[in-house]
Amino acid sequence: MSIPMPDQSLSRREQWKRTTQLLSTLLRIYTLSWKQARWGLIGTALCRLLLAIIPLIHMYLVSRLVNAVTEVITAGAGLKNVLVILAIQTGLSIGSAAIRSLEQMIMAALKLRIQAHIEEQMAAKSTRLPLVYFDRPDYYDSFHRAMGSQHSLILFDNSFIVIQSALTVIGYFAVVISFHWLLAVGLLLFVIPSLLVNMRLGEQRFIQMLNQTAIARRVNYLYNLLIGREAAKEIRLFGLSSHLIDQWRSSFMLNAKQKLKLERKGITMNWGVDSFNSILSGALIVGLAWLGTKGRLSIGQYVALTEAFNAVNGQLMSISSNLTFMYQNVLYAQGLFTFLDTPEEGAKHPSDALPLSKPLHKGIDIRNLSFQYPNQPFPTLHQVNLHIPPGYKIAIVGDNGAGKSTLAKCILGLYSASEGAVEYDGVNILDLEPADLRKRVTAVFQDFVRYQSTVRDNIGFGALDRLQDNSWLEVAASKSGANEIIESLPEQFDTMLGPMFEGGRELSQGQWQKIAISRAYFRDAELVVLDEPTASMDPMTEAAVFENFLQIAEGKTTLLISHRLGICKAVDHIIVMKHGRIVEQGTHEELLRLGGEYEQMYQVQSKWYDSEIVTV
Ligand SMILES: Nc1ncnc2c1ncn2[C@@H]1O[C@H](COP(=O)(O)OP(=O)(O)OP(=O)(O)O)[C@@H](O)[C@H]1O
Repeated sequence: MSIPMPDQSLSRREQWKRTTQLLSTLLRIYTLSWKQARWGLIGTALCRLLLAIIPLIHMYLVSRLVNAVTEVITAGAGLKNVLVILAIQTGLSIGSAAIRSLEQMIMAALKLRIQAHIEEQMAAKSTRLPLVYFDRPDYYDSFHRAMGSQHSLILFDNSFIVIQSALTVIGYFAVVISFHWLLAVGLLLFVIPSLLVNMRLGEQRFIQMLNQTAIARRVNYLYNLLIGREAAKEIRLFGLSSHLIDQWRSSFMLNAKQKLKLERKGITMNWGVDSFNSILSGALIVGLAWLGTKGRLSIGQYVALTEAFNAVNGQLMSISSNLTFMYQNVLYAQGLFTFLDTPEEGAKHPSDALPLSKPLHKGIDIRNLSFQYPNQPFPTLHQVNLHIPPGYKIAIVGDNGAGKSTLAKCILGLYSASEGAVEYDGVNILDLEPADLRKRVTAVFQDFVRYQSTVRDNIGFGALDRLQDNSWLEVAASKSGANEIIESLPEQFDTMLGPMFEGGRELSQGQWQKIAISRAYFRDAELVVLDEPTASMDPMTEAAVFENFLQIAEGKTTLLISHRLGICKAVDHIIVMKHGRIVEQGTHEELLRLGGEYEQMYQVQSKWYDSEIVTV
């Protein structure tokens, strides 16, 4: 996920490579813009072409006007010519303003369209990337850079300005060169220092952005923590506000100081360039006066050329600043494209995927499965082997951090094995079409999502094709016990949940959990994974949910992760995990007889409840 860094110490060959990389990025930006908004681009290009010609006509008119006024004053000619030229000039100004407005309107629409396209691409890309990316800091750095680079794709505006200004300048040059070639060379000198200085600055800003990404993310994280809901309770309870604000300020200032240093450097360098240009401008005017003394200029021509110099100066500055902007943005766009090009490992093309029999015949096999998180020094799962026959109910128990959830996520195909394999009916999970697999599995995780949306969405997201089917929604809700909550809500399935939007009803943790379980049931999948689904429920509800769960899980393959061992009596098989390995397995009675880890855990829990834990 790294972006090529601009570096002055590159060899010729490397510099050439970098230049071609920049050009291909530029080409990609244009291609993308063309595909998204070709008519808008054509319209803008036409407007810019007209705007490029208008200053030249204006220059010609100024020259004619000054000569006509001179004739009125010196030879007593009538005002007719003067008035006609003035009328044309006024018309030209009105026309030029109208073209500019039209171009702005088209541009506003174009920008929105391209912005929408890029944001959609980024969101879609994030959802396609393997889950493991979300455990990698470099993914967040890359995403952060890409987010900051979204506007870098709107370059066509600047390209058009450059072309428009270049056309105007070429026109002026053609006129100026006919008086003296030195004047044209002088004009050209306006642009070179400014271009070099600003491209260098653009490069340095870009490198700074790359280097500051990690701290900028920390600044955002701390700020969102301070203003968000997630930490609001604890910030107040533990009095964390000043401490977190101090942390935020010091990170913010670290980046701000570096930015300020670079800005100061930029301002000073640009002051130098401006001074050079002022001197050059004076020298050119002297050159014009000299031509006048040689009788090679009329007054009208002198006035028009002086005006042309100022105009050309402005146009060249505009070319320089737009080229600089484009250069800097092409560098930034590389960040965006790097993110969009991130390989989607494990994603199978439907035509390469193997089919999955329905229902499963042999079940699920986990063979020598090891898994290591990218930010962990050691594997979390070691050489796990397990056979899950179809329709079996398996409970996974073990200490905190034993690897239970990780194993479940590997079985669901959310994480790919570092070694070994997960097989569905003998087919490696990596050879299945991900969408096909998803239809066959469902899960409730410990950190389930509370969608700030309607009850319908919160349950219906489990199977979008049945989102509007109230009878299915009712069945799913009654299986988790969420039906009673929903009946008490003002608009039942269409009630907004959560406090973030107007009219939203907040639920308790346990009520949210029931809604999440309904969502998992709503999918009607063959494999159901429940990762501590009842942690926030009261004991009565928990018993009822388990009872329901076992009923509806009849015939389905079920993986249940729970610290409450009472449920284990009712499952077909229990596996006990420790330090990422399966250390014991068997039925409840077998494991009690074994007198190992399971028996110890069970004794500890039995003491707490002083009797049977759960009655199912
Ligand atoms: N996203 C992650 N990135 C890096 N390491 C992780 C991640 N999730 C879990 N781990 C590590 O993997 C180990 C196993 O975690 P896992 O969540 O699978 O355990 P668990 O048995 O489900 O624990 P618990 O009972 O507390 O839910 C832990 O030591 C944890 O530090």
